[in-house]
Amino acid sequence: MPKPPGPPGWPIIGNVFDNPPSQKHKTFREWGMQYGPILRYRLLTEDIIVLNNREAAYELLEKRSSTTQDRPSQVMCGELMSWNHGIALSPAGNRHRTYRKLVNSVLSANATKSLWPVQERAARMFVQELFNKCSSSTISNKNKNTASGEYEFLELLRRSVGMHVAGIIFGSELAPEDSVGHGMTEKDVDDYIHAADVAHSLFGKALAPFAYMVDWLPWLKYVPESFPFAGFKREARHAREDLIKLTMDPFNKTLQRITSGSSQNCYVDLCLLDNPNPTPEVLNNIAWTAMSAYTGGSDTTIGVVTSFFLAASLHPEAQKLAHLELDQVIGAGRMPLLSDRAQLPYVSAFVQECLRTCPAVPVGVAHRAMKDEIINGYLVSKGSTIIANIWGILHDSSTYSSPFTFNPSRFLPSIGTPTNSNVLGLSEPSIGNIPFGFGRRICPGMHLADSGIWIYVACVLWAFEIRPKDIASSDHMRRAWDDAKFSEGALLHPLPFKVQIIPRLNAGDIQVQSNK
Ligand code: HEM
Repeated sequence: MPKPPGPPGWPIIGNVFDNPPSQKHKTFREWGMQYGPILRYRLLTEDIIVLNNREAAYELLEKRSSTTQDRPSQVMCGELMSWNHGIALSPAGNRHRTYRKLVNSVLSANATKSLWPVQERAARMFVQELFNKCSSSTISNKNKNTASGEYEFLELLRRSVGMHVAGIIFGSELAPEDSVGHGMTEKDVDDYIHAADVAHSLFGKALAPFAYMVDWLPWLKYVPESFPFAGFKREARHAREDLIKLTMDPFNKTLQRITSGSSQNCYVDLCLLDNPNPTPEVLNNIAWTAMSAYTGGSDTTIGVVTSFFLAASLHPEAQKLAHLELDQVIGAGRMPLLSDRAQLPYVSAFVQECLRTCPAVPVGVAHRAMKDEIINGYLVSKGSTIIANIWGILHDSSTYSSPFTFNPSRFLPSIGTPTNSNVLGLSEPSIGNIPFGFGRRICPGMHLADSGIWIYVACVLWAFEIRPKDIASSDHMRRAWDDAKFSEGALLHPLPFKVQIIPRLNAGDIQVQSNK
């Protein structure tokens, strides 16, 4: 049985020199056009299978998920730095099943509805902060459209999303700074956001295939730390200690708050409600899943909301349609709520198009075949790494017309006889869960991400018009979009850019609305 075709490699080392160091999603799509939707390349003895269309990804990673749900082993990142204890790199088996059960009980589509008020409050506060920042140097009056801001908003967004996701996991009502044993203070959360950023960037660096010599030669993990060439072991120890601190410190503070009788509507509290007499093992599982949810949920959400700002500024005609819909359905009297979604199909289509054109995790997280599989007449042998090129699948021209054009209308109900419609009656197939991965590894935070991103986008569009800084900067911004690249951590973030953020409503309206 032949293996899937792919770029020719060298004897022994295979395609080590072809392995794309960055922009993997684009190289994989180009290879897909040359070799077909299922292709293979080789790093030393390891087969890497890349899936470039939705049929192949569903067939191998959804339908046969019981045997493709494992993760490839990562010596540096998984074993030595201890990320195997988190959900994303945990090997298939009992521990992963237990983790998923815990997370799914709190983050299922239905259960996350109880967290909507927390997300709505976070989006309202973000709009208020954005307003204060963009207007602080320019206006003091309340006239429409006089306040304009031009600045890099990313810091504000990072803190807002960081606070919001940390709030959903550990509780959003913060303890006063001088209190001890009553949960997380604002400073604790700021420190946490910073520590998680550092841990995440080390994670990203170590996650790249064969990033460290020990990934090539696993026996090196046994060399003592004191050996002169064992710098990687000292690096791994520091990263491991930091990761354990990142996992246990906020969890212990949250436990102290709960023990002192104060409960909140958040992940840790809800897990403990479901497990009233937790064993140390259950506590440990809750701590590691909480850390995984924070690190999995913050940078991804930031990436998509950032690409929304860029898309809105580059596509004023699409933004205008969203404004029209918001004005007609919501009006100036109140901010959008998550319960308004069904009445705001264009805003929802805008969000879908941001997720399609700039999916936060463009090549997903690698799976591993646990037994030989045959797909479309090709052998995927046991132990192969399987990568779904999510970005490539969402830019497949046989599914999406003009895949590089930003066009939210493709997700509106079709008028007349569409050529490429689907069962939902949309002009083009919905992106479904594709940005969130496949099978038993599908992102457990997808419902939370979906509602979180939607409410940020809807509230920002309701309150502001977003424009490029000036005409000259449009070109730069288009490059920021086209060259959106992997940040460390295998996430897709647009390159830095600046926008003008212009309030559409009276300053007073925004103040009143966001304080509700
Ligand atoms: C735009 C937002 C997000 C995107 C695009 C995204 C995407 C993904 C993808 C592609 C995977 C890998 C799936 C696979 O292996 O097939 C994943 C896994 C994961 N995500 Fe997300 N995610 C997002 C937000 C979140 C949020 C909000 C959370 C938690 C609150 C979260 C927690 C996780 C965890 C824990 C995993 C590992 C699952 C496992 O290995 O079993 N993610 N995500």
